[in-house]
Amino acid sequence: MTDMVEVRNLKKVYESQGRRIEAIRDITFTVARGEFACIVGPSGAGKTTLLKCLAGLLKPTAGEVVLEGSPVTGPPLGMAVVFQEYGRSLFPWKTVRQNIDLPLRQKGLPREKRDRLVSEALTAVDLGDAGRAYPWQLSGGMQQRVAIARAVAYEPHVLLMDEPFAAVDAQTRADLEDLVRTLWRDLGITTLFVTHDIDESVYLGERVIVLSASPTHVLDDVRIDLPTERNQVTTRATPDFAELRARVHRGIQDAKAGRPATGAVA
Ligand SMILES: Nc1ncnc2c1ncn2[C@@H]1O[C@H](COP(=O)(O)OP(=O)(O)OP(=O)(O)O)[C@@H](O)[C@H]1O
Repeated sequence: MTDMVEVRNLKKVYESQGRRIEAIRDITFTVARGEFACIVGPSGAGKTTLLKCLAGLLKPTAGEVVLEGSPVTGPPLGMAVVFQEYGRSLFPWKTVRQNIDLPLRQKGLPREKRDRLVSEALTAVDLGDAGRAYPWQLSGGMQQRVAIARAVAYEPHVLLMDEPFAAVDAQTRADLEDLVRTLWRDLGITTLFVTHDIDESVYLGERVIVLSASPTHVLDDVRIDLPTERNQVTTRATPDFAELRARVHRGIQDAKAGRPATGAVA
């Protein structure tokens, strides 16, 4: 597998009004093409900061992000991002179809292709009938599915998700988790998923990267060797799942306590 995303010695220091906050000290990892990696860490660990650097929305203080061999210096064309605040990420005065269509127009795609991509994406997230609705007429979970459809229609090479299900109820969240895994499996999009939820990271990922508390570095990198087909009830009940969950949990505890990772030790 070739590397899709490379994060090399990334450092981010915020400086404002004479205050200096070292959010990220030194992060290095690579994500292979087609991989599904989750990023977890305690609150304030710099997960959002890392994601903004990946998305080209924030300039690192040192180090770099390389996407498909090219350094990221601004929002890259091959990347789509889904944020937690779906309410704010959709335009209320545009219909669902128009919301999904907008980035495709900006990409300069011809009308016919755009229509096809929008329809396919709506079907993929099971919102085939909601194209003419306005976002505010939909439930929170449906709005987040629109945001996912918009990202998928864009045909990104890399999909970044920043705690996308934090604001939806538990049942909707489980459905959306399965939707994201299905889309990843069917479309092969390299996916980076930021969450503070340990169970979610193990259930979703093929790999979980555990970040330390700020100033941040990578504390543990856990391969999730669960079967590709996952089930909300049976997968979560397996001993393998429990073991992986415990390891990531220990990593987070280490992060909070400022210890080096003891994760591999039973
Ligand atoms: N614009 C900013 N200016 C100054 N400091 C900032 C800024 N954004 C974030 N920080 C600081 O950087 C550190 C990391 O913040 P960040 O939001 O990236 O963490 P996080 O892991 O996403 O947190 P959470 O899980 O609570 O959302 C925190 O100490 C935060 O206060």
